[in-house]
Amino acid sequence: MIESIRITEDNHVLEIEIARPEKKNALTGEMYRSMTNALGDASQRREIGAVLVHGAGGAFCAGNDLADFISGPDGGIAAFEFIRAIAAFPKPIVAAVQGLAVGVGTTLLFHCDLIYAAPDAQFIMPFVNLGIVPEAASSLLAPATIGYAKAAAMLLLGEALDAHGADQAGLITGIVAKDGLLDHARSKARALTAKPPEALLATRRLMKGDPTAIAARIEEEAALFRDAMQSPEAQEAFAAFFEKRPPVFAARD
Ligand SMILES: C/C=C/C(=O)SCCNC(=O)CCNC(=O)[C@H](O)C(C)(C)COP(=O)(O)OP(=O)(O)OC[C@H]1O[C@@H](n2cnc3c(N)ncnc32)[C@H](O)[C@@H]1OP(=O)(O)O
Repeated sequence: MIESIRITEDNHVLEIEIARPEKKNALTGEMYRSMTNALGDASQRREIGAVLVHGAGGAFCAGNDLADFISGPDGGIAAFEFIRAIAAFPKPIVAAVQGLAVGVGTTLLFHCDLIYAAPDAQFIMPFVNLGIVPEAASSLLAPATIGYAKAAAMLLLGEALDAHGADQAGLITGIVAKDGLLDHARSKARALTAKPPEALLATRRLMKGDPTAIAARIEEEAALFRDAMQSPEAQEAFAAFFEKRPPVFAARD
C-alpha cells in the first residue's frame, strides 16, 4: 500500500481514501495503480459487499496530477486502467465528496451508485480548458445523467457545478453536512452490504445499462485523449498551470 491511497475494511465495506491533501488529492500513476488493485481485490472477495471512496483534508480529488501528464511515458496510462476497472466494477460504490472534485475526480462519480456531497463540494470537468477531451465515458454519461444543457456548461465551458446545482441536476444522491458526511456515507455503504447480494447486484447491473457502450466510449475517448495530450494546446495549458499564469492559445485570425 502507498501512503497517498489508504485502503481499509470495515463491516464488509472496502474504503479507499485518497490522501494527498497537499496537492488537493491529485492522482499520480502509482495512486491509480493502487486503487485499480484495490478494486480488483474487492471484486474477487465475496466478503466485500461495497466500496466507499472519499478524500482526505477537505478536498475529494483534483484530478490527474498534471506533472505526471507532462513527464510521461506513464502519463494517462494508469489513469485509463483505473477508469476501465471502476467502470467494470460489479459491486456498489459509494462516494463522499467534500470540496473540489476536478477532472477524473468528477468523472469517476459516474461509475458510483450513491454520491453524498458536503455543501462546499464543487464538481468541475475542465478538459477543454486543458486542451484535452473528457474521459471515463463522461462524454456519454454526463449528458445522460444531468442532461445535455448542464453537461455542455460543464464539458464545453468548463463551468463548475456546486453541491446544490449537482443535487438539482441529479449528479449526486444528496447533500450532507460536512461533519457528518463520512459517517452518513459509511452507514449507506453498510446498508448496501446487508441487502440480499444477488438481487442487489442484478438490480445494479440492470440500472447501469449496456456495459459495451460505456466500454466503447472509454476507448474512443482514450484514443482522442492520447492525441490531445501531445497537442500544443494541452502543452500550453499544462505549462500555464505550473507557471501560475493564464494559458495563451493560438489566435483565431
Ligand atoms: C485522466 C484524468 C484527467 C483529469 O483529471 S484532467 C483534470 C486535471 N486536474 C486539473 O486540471 C486541476 C488542476 N488544479 C487546479 O485547477 C487547482 O489546483 C484547484 C482548482 C484544484 C485548486 O485550486 P486552489 O484551491 O487554489 O489550490 P492550489 O494552490 O492550486 O493547489 C494546491 C497545490 O496542489 C497542486 N495541485 C492541485 N491540483 C493539481 C493537479 N491536478 N496536478 C498537480 N498538482 C496539483 C497545486 O499545484 C498546488 O501545489 P503547490 O502548493 O506546490 O503550488
